[in-house]
Amino acid sequence: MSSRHPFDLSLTLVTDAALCGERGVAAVVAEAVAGGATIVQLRDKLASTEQLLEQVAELAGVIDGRAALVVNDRLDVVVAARERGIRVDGVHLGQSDAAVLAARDALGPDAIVGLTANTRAHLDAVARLPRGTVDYLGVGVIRPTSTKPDHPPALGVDGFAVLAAATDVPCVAIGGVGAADVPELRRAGAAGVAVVSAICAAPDPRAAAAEFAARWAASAGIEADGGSPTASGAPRPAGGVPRVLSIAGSDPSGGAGIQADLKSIAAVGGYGMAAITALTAQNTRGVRGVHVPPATFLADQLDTIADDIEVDAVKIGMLANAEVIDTVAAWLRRIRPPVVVLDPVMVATSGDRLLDPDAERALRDLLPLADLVTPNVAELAVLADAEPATTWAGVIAQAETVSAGFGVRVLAKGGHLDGATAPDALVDAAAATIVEFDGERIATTATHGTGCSLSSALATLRASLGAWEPAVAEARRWLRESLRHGESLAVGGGHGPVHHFAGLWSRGGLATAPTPAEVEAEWWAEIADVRRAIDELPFIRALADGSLPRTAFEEYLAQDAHYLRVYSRTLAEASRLAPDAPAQAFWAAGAQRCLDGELALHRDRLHDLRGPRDQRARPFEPNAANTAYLDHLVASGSRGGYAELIAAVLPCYWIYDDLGRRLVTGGFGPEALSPEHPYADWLAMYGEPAFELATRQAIDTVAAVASRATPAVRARMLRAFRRSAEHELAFFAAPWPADRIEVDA
Ligand SMILES: Cc1ncc(COP(=O)(O)OP(=O)(O)O)c(N)n1
Ligand SMILES: Cc1nc(C(=O)O)sc1CCOP(=O)(O)O
Ligand SMILES: [Mg+2]
Repeated sequence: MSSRHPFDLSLTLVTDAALCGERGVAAVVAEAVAGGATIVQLRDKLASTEQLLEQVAELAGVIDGRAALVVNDRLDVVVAARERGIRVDGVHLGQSDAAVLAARDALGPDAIVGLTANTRAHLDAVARLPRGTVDYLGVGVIRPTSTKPDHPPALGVDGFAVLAAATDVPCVAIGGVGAADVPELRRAGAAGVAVVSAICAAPDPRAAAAEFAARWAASAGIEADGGSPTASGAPRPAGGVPRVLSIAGSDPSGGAGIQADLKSIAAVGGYGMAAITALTAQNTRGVRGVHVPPATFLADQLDTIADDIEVDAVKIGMLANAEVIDTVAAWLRRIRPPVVVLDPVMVATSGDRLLDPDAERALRDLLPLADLVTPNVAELAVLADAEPATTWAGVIAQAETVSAGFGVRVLAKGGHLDGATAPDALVDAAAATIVEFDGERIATTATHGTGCSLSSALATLRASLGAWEPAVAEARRWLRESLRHGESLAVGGGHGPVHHFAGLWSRGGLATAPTPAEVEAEWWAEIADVRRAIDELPFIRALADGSLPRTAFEEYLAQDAHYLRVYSRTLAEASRLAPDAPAQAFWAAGAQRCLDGELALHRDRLHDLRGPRDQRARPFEPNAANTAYLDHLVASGSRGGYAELIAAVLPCYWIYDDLGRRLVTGGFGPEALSPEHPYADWLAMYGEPAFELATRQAIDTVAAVASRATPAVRARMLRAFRRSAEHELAFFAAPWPADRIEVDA
């Protein structure tokens, strides 16, 4: 049935006049179709028949054949529209609407007839209909949605998957669906998604539709059963799950080599196999030894696989010597696998050449047998007979040389260049094309095996998607997600592995720890209300514009000096508890800096407080806010250990650094910049690069610990952090008691 209809079910826009608002339904439809909506379903429960006919005519004009047009509920309107010569492609009917058999009869075999189904009984009824009666089923709701107040119970993605698996009619997911759900729904067997509010209520319906379309395209090849049928009869990935062979070395630590290849292949939807070229003794810090079994045994492995299994794609990694390379080349010439990706492992991260000259020569002969080579900057330079490129333009130029010289596509990789971005480019000299892929660099130490993982994912995705460009786009998306979560695995003390299954685990409900960057963003957002309240304090406002009375300023400094002395002790405690030497040294340096700061305060600014206690102009007592803050810091360390303690000390760095920089740079108004400002020299301390650097290190250290912590410990850390931020607010407010503290609990 499905192949009869040239309809693409991937994205249905169901219209809603109220949600489209003043823009009007036609304008929203025009934008959504331009963005990639493939079906428009006119749904208007309030319109009269005549009004519906007018709307159908208008939408048919707007759509102009670029998407299919169907009408919800009203078979009679579709029939009448067709009689008036208006192009309308079909109808969507609910369980209580007109019968689908009548619709098929009235509209003929080429029309679209969609039916709502959200129970097994509905599916059983569909199964009893003559084949071809219904083109697709609208299955929902996925989540509760206010768009259809009388909606059936929510199925969730899992419930959807169960129904979709129980019918061979394509299922379109509807109800509470957003663009972020697309990959999961596609994996659950959806032939498409249908949405109302996500597009009709979007500020930019074209962009909203485009996001759905992009996510749909990017998640091609991840369907649960190797590809849901589509009404367009689009080809499934060749033969379902691709069978992918890695010919590479073994990394017993699991981050690179065949171990990484097998994980990558599985993660992106392939069946992985491995023929081992060499055994290494290595971990995340380096390689200690290599053992190369006889090349004849590699030949045995390859032949044994090929004698039994059809290989859809091959990824080639470490090839230890010329004999091994010649063995692989001979096998490729004989078997001719449809996809060959060669990661030319030739240069170690240290810059050392890994292959002897004979092997390098043999590798050059192997290159033309590959469909794609994926050299890093250093390897590309060797292949191009040039010095390593230092610019992205230089990398592209060398990739063009290699592509032309060896007659092979090159994936030029910018990961080893310096810079904020990490671009890649697919360079094909024969086709005279360069397709660039950009993206921000991901700051992580978990980079072990990145090249192996990318090349094996590429081989797999090229086999399932049938084209290089989407394969590279999807492999990059997957690898970037895996890179972002690598550190959370906490494997080894050197460069750890990427988290090959980060996406799958989180989508499957398995906890994937947040990355340090995510912790940082979440925690900063968590104290946004406290930060706003600090900014609004009259004390801070007056400090910024210079109108703060000197008595209040000195009271604040006196409190600060006391605070710093005890805070220094808590940092020393953090140093004592630190699990490694760098963290121990960092917190110890912080403790020293605080003591220096406290001594400087007494020496340079707290004139009234100098001298023996009984001779001071004003006696000093820590105020309640100060004492409470310090009690919290000490308690965090004794109750929660290192993790909670460092979370509790962090706001003192972070809030001061942020606030100080804004005070110095005029973030609170021009007065803060003026040299006449009475506290200008004191404010200037805040802008010191050393403090900024220390703050950065403190955030990174705490975020890394939180990222690796169990969810319970991470939650306790966040509570300690927030509580300290609240104490900061009270601390700032105290010198001027007129201030009122208002923070949402
Ligand atoms: C694609 C799609 N699926 C389901 C529905 C719901 O149709 P129905 O059950 O007839 O409910 P109403 O839309 O009439 O409220 C749909 N419209 N589209
Ligand atoms: C029209 C409709 N039919 C549903 C069903 O389950 O049959 S849910 C629904 C509304 C979906 O709207 P939104 O995308 O804004 O959640
Ligand atoms: Mg209906």
